Amino acid sequence: MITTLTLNPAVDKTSVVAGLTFGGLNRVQETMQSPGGKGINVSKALTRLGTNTLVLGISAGDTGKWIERYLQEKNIPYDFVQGSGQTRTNLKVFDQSTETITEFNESGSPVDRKMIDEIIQKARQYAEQSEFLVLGGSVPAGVREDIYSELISSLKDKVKIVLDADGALLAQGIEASPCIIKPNVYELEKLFNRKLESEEEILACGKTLLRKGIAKVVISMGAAGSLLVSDEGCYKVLPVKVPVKSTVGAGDSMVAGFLHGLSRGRKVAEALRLAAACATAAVMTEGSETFAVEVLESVLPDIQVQEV
Ligand SMILES: Nc1ncnc2c1ncn2[C@@H]1O[C@H](COP(=O)(O)OP(=O)(O)OP(=O)(O)O)[C@@H](O)[C@H]1O
Ligand SMILES: O=P(O)(O)OC[C@@]1(O)O[C@H](CO)[C@@H](O)[C@@H]1O
Repeated sequence: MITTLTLNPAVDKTSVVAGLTFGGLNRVQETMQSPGGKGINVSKALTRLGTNTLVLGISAGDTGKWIERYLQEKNIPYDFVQGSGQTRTNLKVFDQSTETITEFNESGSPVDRKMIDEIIQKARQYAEQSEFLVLGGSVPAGVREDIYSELISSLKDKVKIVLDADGALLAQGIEASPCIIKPNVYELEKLFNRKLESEEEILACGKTLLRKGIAKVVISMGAAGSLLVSDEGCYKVLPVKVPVKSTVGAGDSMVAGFLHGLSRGRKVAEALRLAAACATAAVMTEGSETFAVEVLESVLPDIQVQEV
């Protein structure tokens, strides 16, 4: 089983506009709603791939209940701590003319230490039955920036930990040596506090992270593809040009594909190929809904992985 933890889930509301006008009226052509937050997206994609998963997190108010109903309908098991206020709503605006997404992520209702202790308890409870524990996304107000580092330190002997976070959460988490991380280039630049202009520079950063005890660093580069720096070699995935419907959650689908591959005993290069195929299929899917298996199968032959 692969367990995911989302401390700051969201209802992702995607609005489609023909062309985004700043400071003016935008007529929305279509609106979609889907449960989001990085861990939840990973679990949605894993379920699509046929891998058992469990969603942990904090759910609050009517929006939290809406997410719970969705997970029930999709037969995705979950065990949430009940928070106060409302689970946040994140607005994503897709501009058809440029095929780009503009995101407005709320901060999430504050959470107190008691809720965090409860969630740590749950993570500990499920760790031993899990092959991987995915820690993903931002944290709501009231949660300390060393939360992931705390979780990694206390659970990494029981379960392989995957971290997908940003800023201080990522920086501090890395110090506790998770097994796998999946930064995008922007997150890597923030981590190393400099612009990364070339593949060589990105690979060098990945190798620095490997020396800190991380076994696998999956680096997503948006339309430019992805890189893997790992204890089993370094690989790159060549970019694939596809019609873009939404890039939201592409990185989460990538994590799901990679873990699904590893959990089925695939070599890292093959797991990376599956990861990139899942991400590509996600990009071709509207809103932050996960990909359809037929789309995944149709893109898989186009994914090329090269050793670097
Ligand atoms: N415009 C695009 N065209 C083709 N593939 C894309 C595009 N954007 C993303 N991808 C695919 O999705 C993968 C992950 O994308 P990205 O680097 O944007 O992840 P991310 O920033 O973690 O996303 P998120 O946090 O929204 O999940 C890329 O490595 C690539 O395979
Ligand atoms: O605000 P965070 O927690 O950093 O990111 C949250 C989020 O943007 O990430 C997912 C895509 O990866 C979305 O489902 C969700 O809205």
